[in-house]
Amino acid sequence: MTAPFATLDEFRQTLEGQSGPDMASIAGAKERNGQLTKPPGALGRLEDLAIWYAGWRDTDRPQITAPQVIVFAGNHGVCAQGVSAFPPEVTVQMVANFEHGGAAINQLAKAFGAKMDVHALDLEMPTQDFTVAPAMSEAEVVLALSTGWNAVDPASDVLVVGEMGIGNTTSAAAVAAAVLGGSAQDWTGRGTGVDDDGLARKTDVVARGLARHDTSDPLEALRCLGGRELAAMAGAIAAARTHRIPVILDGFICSAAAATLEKAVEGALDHAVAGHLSAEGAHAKLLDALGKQPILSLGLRLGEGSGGALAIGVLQAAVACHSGMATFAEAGVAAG
Ligand SMILES: Cc1cc2ncn([C@H]3O[C@H](COP(=O)(O)O)[C@@H](O)[C@H]3O)c2cc1C
Ligand SMILES: O=C(O)c1cccnc1
Repeated sequence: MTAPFATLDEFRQTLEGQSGPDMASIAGAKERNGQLTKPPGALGRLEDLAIWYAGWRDTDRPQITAPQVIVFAGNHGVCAQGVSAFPPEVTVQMVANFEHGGAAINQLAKAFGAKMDVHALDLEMPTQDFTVAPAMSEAEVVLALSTGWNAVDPASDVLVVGEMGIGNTTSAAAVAAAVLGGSAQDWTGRGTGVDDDGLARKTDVVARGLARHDTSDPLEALRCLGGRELAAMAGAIAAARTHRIPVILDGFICSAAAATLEKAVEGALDHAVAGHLSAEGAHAKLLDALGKQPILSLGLRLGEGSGGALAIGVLQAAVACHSGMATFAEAGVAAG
C-alpha cells in the first residue's frame, strides 16, 4: 500500500485516524484462555501476550505464520563530531553483510522463521549534522517515513523493525530527550562502546542539538534530530497498525523512533510490545516512559532488530499455547 501522506501533518492525521484493537476478539480470547488445560494464570505473561495479539488480529484464536523483520539503514552527519567508536563506512559495509546473510539479524530472523528485508536509505547522502542544521528537511523525513510505510508486507502477521546506522545512538538519545524530557546526560550512552571522553563529547553533542532546534512537536524532533532509518522505523510501525499487524519493538534506537509516534498521538503504540531491554543505559527509562515491559533481558546492545527478532519466539510460543491447547472440556480434564 502506498503511504497515504505527503507531509508531516498528514502523517499525524494518519496516526490519529487509526483504529484500536478488536474488543470482541479480546473478550473471546480471554474466555478461551480461561478454559485451557492449565491452572488460571499459570502461563504468566504468555497469556497476556496471546490476548493482546488476538485483539490486533481480529480473531480469538490467532496463528503466527509469517513474521517479517525489516532492517533500515541510514547515515548521520553528526558522525563528524566523533560520536561513535566506529567509522560511518561501517553502515554500508553492514548493509552488504545483511544482503549476504552474514549478520546477527540474519541468523535470528532465520531461527524464528521470519522473512527479512533490508532498506538502505540514501547512504551516500548522510543527514545534516544536527548541531548545525536540522537533520532532515520535511521532504526528506516524509520520504523516509514513506519508505518505512511501504516496506511492510501486508500479508505478514508480526513485524520487527531494526536499524543500522553508525552514529544513531546519538540521534536516538537526542530524540528521546526531546520527546520525553530530561537532560542530554539522562539519555546518552556508550552505543558501540565509546570511551569516557567519547561519552562526554557525545553528551555535549546531544545537548547542543537540543538547544538548537524547536522540538516541542515530536515529529519535528524526528525531523531535526533523527535519521532516515529512525523515520523509516516509525513509518513501518505506523503502517503495521493500519494492516492490523502487531509489532515487536527492538532496542534503544527503535524505541526512541517509536516514542515519537506515541508522543504525537497517544495510543499510537498500543499495537506494539517491547521485545527486550537493551544494555544501552537509557533504554529502561525509555520503556518506562512508554509504559512497556520488555519481554526479554539478555544484555544485548546490538540493534539491527536483534532483540525484537528473539522475542518473536516468545510471542509465537504464547500464541501456539493459546490457540493450540485443549480446553478442559475437550481434554476431559477436571476443572478446578
Ligand atoms: C559492526 C557493527 C554492526 C552493528 N550492528 C548494529 N550496530 C549498532 O551500532 C550502531 C549505533 O552505535 P553508535 O551510535 O555508537 O554508532 C548502529 O548502527 C546500531 O545498529 C552495529 C555497529 C557495528 C560497529
Ligand atoms: O539498543 C540498541 O538498539 C543499541 C544499543 C547500542 C548500539 N546499537 C543499538
